[in-house]
Amino acid sequence: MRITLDDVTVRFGDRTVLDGVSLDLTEHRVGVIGPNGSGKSTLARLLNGLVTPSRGTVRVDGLSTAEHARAVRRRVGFVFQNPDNQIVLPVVAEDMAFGLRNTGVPRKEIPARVERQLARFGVAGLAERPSHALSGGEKQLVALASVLVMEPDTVVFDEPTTLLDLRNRNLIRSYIDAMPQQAVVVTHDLELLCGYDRVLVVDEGRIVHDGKPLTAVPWYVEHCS
Ligand SMILES: Nc1ncnc2c1ncn2[C@@H]1O[C@H](COP(=O)(O)OP(=O)(O)OP(=O)(O)O)[C@@H](O)[C@H]1O
Repeated sequence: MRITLDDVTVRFGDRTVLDGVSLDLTEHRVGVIGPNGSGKSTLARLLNGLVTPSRGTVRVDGLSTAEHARAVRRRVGFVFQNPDNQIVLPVVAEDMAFGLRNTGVPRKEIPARVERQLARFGVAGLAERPSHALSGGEKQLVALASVLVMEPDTVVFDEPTTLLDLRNRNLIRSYIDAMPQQAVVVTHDLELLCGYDRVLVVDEGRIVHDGKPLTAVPWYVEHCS
């Protein structure tokens, strides 16, 4: 999957949150790091059309996110930082099945697919539970599962481990490391980025460093802490 940003600026009111960003993302594992409020989530949201540019274009395999939002969202899944933004239906399994219903997956295969994905995260027991009554970490795991069950070509993760205990954080880290799809991961958890192909450092709406984790992480620690 190739995601290209061509001179992208994002403004909210009179605030410029991303400023003239150009990128060509083809790598299997891309990390995005930077200080609070630097524009990381906004950059992540651009990649599947949740945010569209005020100027410039974002293309996913050649499709403009502004013009082809539905097609882009099928290709690029997005895991929200706050799982409450992700989970819409009152029962976990129903919520996960909801997205699959419009994707051409045969109806009778849906429950097994949902169960398999929950089992991968060790939470198959949550399938029939009310989603509003899950703990924060359980919600985060269900939110991850509900995006991954759709099998998008690329998954954008916005701080996927913030609510997780050490064991589940390691589980998700291993899962992301092993998954066959392209992943773009926004995180403050610098260890997640070990072995990534590329790490972007964002500061004040610009890409201030772009390299391998071995150079990007120390650069970030030195310049942004
Ligand atoms: N919808 C919006 N309307 C107005 N301002 C916004 C909106 N979304 C983001 N911002 C502002 O844009 C800036 C960048 O936000 P963004 O969420 O991209 O930062 P971030 O790098 O992900 O931060 P953090 O590490 O704290 O999650 C912030 O100052 C934020 O307040």
